[in-house]
Amino acid sequence: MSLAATAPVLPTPTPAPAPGTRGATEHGVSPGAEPSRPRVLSIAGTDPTGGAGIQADLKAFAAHGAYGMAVTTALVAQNTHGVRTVHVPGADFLTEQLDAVSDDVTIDAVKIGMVADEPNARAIAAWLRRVQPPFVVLDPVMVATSGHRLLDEEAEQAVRELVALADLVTPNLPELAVLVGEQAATTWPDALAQARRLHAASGAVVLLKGGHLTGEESPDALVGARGPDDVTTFSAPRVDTVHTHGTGCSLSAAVAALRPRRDGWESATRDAKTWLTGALRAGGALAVGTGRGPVDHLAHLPTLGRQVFSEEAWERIEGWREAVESMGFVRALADGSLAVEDFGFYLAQDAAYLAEYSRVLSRASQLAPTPEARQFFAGAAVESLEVEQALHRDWLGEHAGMDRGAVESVDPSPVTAAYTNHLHAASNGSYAETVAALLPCYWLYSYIGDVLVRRAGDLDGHPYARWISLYGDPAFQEATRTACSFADEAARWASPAERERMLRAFELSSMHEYLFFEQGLTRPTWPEAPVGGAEK
Ligand SMILES: Nc1ncnc2c1ncn2[C@@H]1O[C@H](COP(=O)(O)OP(=O)(O)O)[C@@H](O)[C@H]1O
Ligand SMILES: Cc1ncc(COP(=O)(O)O)c(N)n1
Repeated sequence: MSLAATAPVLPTPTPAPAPGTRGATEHGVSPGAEPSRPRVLSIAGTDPTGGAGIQADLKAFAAHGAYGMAVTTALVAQNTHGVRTVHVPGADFLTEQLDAVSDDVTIDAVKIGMVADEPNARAIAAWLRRVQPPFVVLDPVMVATSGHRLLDEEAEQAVRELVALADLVTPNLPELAVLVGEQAATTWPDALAQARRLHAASGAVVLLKGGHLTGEESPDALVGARGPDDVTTFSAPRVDTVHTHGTGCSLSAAVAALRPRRDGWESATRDAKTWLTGALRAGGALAVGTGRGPVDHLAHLPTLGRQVFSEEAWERIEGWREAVESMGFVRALADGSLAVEDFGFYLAQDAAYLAEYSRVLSRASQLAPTPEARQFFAGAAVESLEVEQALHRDWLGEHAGMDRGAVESVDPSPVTAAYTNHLHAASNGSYAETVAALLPCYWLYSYIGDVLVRRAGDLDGHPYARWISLYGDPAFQEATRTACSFADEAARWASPAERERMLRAFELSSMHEYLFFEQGLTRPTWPEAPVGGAEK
């Protein structure tokens, strides 16, 4: 069958809308300015279980940062096992929905899915000719993977005519066969040859989908994107899953959402395909339905909507928090009974710790994704060397007779070294892990500051008054809140595995904080090297 013979001649473009109607007065955008997101319309059927049709399209649009709109061709009672009933409200009502959108909203791209019947197909064709959206993607949905028809047989010809009005058509192998009026291809080269024939006959670029083939790969190919003989193949590993419900809908919707911001179909398809492979991998974990479940459209945003990182982290260290609060060192510091030598040991170790902590803060600044975070961590690195260490030096000079050189050459104890080694190890990972590891030093100190201020009461004449008020300083509390907000921001984009690494780094730093306080009373030293040569 020659499609050229059946393809309608493209009509002349409709004139621009009159002032006061669509496009002329869109809210919030000054004339000529780009809207913040592409406005993309799905014309398709429904899937109440949310895996295919309009519901899948809207999710795929949102996943790609587009503003989604939807016009319903058919209401479909279906689930992950298959289609039960189809109700078609009719072509007149379809046209009313389409006009309601296009009379008001500028449409940047359209994705057409299930058309259902011939009157619907004709109504969509007439609307496309009138409105002429800039990008039209047609997924020629005919039969659901469950085997149920989603398009009347008589409507096949009308869908062929829609192909000629589309810029991109995305058939699977059986749909391609119907569109060219041939037997379904069973090999990839045969399918490509059919796709070339469809492109030649219709003028539409063809995105051929290879999901119905078998083999290690699930290839797709763009045919005719840059010329009649141009074929670009996109390979992806075949995901071993039964949860492929709605993959075709989701792919075509993603391409439609991306296309207005890309210079061609190739870049939009490449990114959509990569995203879909991730969505397929994550589909099973959704646990939606007992049949062929949907893909996870939001697989790339795994932690959005989860508990705020700092809240979860704080809950995880409840045990360490309570232990720090009730430990002998902190109690003695609060009531002023702490021996000067114990506090001196602790402070000298703290100076050694701060020298390394400052290096890890610099590393966080280097890795930070925003200027604000870079500045915060760089400032904190300087502060911990200059300001805090100076306070340590003053106290140690006055009470322990240590000069600057002596403070700067303090050997880190095994406890101090274990803590700073942990921080350095975390800073060999991602920015998110580094910030999570740095956080307890801020947070537990300001927390203990509060506890100390409350417990010590009137600080007049208290031997550690200066230190206690330093821990409780509002500026320090503010810095803690800022560090928390950077950790939360980093966690928002972390994968589940990376978030778990962040939590672990936070937990370990909290444990090291406990041990660090404790060493004020235990004063751990490195063991002497065993004497060699002794007979066993
Ligand atoms: N098991 C799978 N692993 C990876 N990609 C797949 C898998 N099944 C389908 N796909 C991809 O999903 C998209 C839809 O393909 P296909 O199943 O051929 O279309 P439809 O859903 O319209 O029947 C294509 O990009 C295809 O390559
Ligand atoms: C409304 C609607 N549109 C399209 C499909 C095809 O999806 P699949 O082939 O994955 O079943 C569907 N099942 N329902």
